[in-house]
Amino acid sequence: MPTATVSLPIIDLSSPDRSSTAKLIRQACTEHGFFYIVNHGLDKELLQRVFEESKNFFSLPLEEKLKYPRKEHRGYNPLFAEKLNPSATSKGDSKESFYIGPLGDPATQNLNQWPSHELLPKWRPTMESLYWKVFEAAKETLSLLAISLNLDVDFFEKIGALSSNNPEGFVRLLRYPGEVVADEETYGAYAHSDYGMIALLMTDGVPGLQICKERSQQPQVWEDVPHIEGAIIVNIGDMTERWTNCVYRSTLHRVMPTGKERYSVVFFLDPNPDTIVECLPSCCSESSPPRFPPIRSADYFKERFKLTYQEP
Ligand SMILES: O=C(O)CCC(=O)C(=O)O
Ligand SMILES: [Fe+2]
Repeated sequence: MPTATVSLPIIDLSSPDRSSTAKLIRQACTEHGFFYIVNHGLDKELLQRVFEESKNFFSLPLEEKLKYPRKEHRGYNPLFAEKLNPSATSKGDSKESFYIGPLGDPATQNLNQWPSHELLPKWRPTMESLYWKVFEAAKETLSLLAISLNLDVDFFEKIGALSSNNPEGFVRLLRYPGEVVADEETYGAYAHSDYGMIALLMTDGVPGLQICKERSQQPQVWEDVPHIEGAIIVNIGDMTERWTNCVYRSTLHRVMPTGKERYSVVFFLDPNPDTIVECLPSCCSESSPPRFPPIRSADYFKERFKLTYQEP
């Protein structure tokens, strides 16, 4: 059966009518857990440079890339190193990636690994610009999300989940090789949900991303998410699903190999590690009690990463 294409709402971040925009976000988050944003402040030239630098890094010889092995969720992950579905018997995801961690905190920013300046002189300034620009877009999206839940616009700042000069934001650069053929065992990225608050996804336009809105329905129905030039794809993560008692959905998604090389860049905005994530009072009632107990964000991530990377 051919895969259907999903039509997701497009949210204009520059619209002055924030309450109408928030309503659209609410609808998008309850129906799909995914939407597009436009007028997000990231210009085309910056994104072009990011994809160019990403390509430059992944084109380096493997032994050079392995000089920056992933530590503390920063650095390089070779092909098949990550297993987004720990229960699957497959060998791992057919992708390589590079993570950049929080840049705002002097105590932890040194954990980041930067490819050699001699080899890639423009890498670091390009990725730093990306980090702060995409964070601004994510912050604006999160404000609208707060409004959409009838919360104060700065709710996430107020509860300590978000800090403007030291966000818990991670950039992940991804490369899916073209030569891997889809079979039952090998995916670009196996079906998963993202763990944090929201994720912003930019791709080079090569298809592959699919979502499954009803994870427990069998057989699962997958829909293609088309690329829209200039738009960023946003999705809800598990922490927001827990805050909203599943009113907003952390939707299952995956990347299918299409026989074509594919590059993407994701920005994960997570709650600050000490944030206690618990059901919002407006999202539960006697007839709909909280589905999850309160959890410290860092504890949730630790548990999930342990499974994804088979960490002790
Ligand atoms: O590359 C993509 O399109 C999606 C990547 C993704 O879902 C992830 O890294 O969590
Ligand atoms: Fe994801």
